[in-house]
Amino acid sequence: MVTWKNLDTLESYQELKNTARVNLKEVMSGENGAERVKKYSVPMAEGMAYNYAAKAVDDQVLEALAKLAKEAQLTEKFAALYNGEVINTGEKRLVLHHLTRGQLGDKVEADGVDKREFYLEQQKKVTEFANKVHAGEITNAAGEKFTTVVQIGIGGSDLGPRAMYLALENWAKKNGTFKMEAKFISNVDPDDAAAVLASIDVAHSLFVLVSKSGTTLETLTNESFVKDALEKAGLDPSRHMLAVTSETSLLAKSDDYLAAFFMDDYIGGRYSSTSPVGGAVLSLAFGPEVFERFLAGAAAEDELAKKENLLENPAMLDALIGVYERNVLEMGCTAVLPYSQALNRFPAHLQQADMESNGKSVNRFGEPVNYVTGPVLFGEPGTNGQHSFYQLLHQGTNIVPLQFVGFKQNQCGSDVVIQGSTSQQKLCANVAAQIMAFACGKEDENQNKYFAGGRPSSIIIGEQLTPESLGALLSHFENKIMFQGFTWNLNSFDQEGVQLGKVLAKRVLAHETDGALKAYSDLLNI
Ligand SMILES: O=P(O)(O)OC[C@H]1O[C@](O)(CO)[C@@H](O)[C@@H]1O
Repeated sequence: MVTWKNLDTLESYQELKNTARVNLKEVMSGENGAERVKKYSVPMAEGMAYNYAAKAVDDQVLEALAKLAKEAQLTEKFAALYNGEVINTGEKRLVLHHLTRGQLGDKVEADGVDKREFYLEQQKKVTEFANKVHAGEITNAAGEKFTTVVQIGIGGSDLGPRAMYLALENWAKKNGTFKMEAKFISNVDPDDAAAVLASIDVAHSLFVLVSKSGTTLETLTNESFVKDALEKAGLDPSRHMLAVTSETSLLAKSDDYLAAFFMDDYIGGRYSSTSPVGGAVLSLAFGPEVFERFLAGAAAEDELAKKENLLENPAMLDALIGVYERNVLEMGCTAVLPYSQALNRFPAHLQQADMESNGKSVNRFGEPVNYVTGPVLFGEPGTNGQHSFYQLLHQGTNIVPLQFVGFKQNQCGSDVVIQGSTSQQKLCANVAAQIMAFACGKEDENQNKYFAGGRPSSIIIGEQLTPESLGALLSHFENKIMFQGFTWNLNSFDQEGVQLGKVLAKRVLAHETDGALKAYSDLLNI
């Protein structure tokens, strides 16, 4: 039996607040620092590791965090979630995205079916469909093979799948599994759809309409935009479009699609990359086997999230260090900085995953909380970010905890030695240098050139970004967000904060406005 309590009512939280602050600059200097780098590391799945040597923690803080994990019943709450309790209290729903990639606990029955079986059945349908498209058994009306897949969706129906596609595009090309180019249309800005349509051969394109609710204004508008383009090209839209939606949505009942694949209300949009929301586009683009490898990586990392020992559970540890930084050290932001160009859109996906989940001021019972919750999250790949916002990270007045991600090998295999090192070595050298520069800073009489240091970071290090390690990385962050939500006593699985803007936009379009909203409408010529 789990009990849901606010963070500030937990004894271990008070204890954590009373622990001595760690002087990061001191502990990371000299041989001490070298020891920490070896010691403060937790294995992740797929040979990766979460290294937290450069976080402002020591054994006392870690002990206090372990007590907090226990008192907040994080392991039990995770078990309650994957065993099918109603964790999404706001919407009275189960939270089952883990089941799309494995069975972590009991059989979960809902809506009269075994949910793992349901997700497997949908994945099988996607696999069969993708195989037929690749084999030329499903073709356009002229009997020609489809060469391009275009996902139409927004938020969770876009960001995760898009980030995952970009993460594996070059890997798939290098490894001979690249089947179809994928494009994405998300914004209701007509220039988005127009630019994608202008860049493809519509006659040989399949469009995957993805909307769990089937009601999202942007997605339905873009669907019409695409249908219109297909009709103008003399093509029958129903031969070119498939749908990924929930069985209860209106889209599921339509005959306008070549095929329909289902998720359900128990898979939040931002947690849907491992459902057909990501599965359809990724299986079409890279082949179902690659998608299955991605799922296997996520499942292996999920298993680690079940571990009770905080020091063996990378997602829980990452989550609690984040809570310590947010609530005790009072740091308001966090940056995710992958030193991997393929993870270009990964921070954008995490922005939604994290901020839509934990950007809340009321607890899971709808009562205001008296402490800060989810941080502002942003990020860019390194080294690009170094030539952009790192100035503020090094010398600004805010201390922003950082999460680096790096790989020993690149994906494409091609590299060049310039001035004694490869590009990959230069990339890795930069991330190591940054960690130390942030932690230890630099003395200088000239204050303009002085670096205070004491800026905490962690790094996830992997061998190479592959389908498996990508799955593990995704699972790590999803579970981190979940554990933070549990610790803050939030419902991380609804998103009421996005509703008001939608309602007001509808009013503007219906010309039902007055006051300042009308004035803005007039200014924008609506
Ligand atoms: O898949 P749907 O139902 O179109 O929703 C898209 C996105 O819109 C949101 O509901 C926010 O408006 C997200 O949570 C979701 O990922």
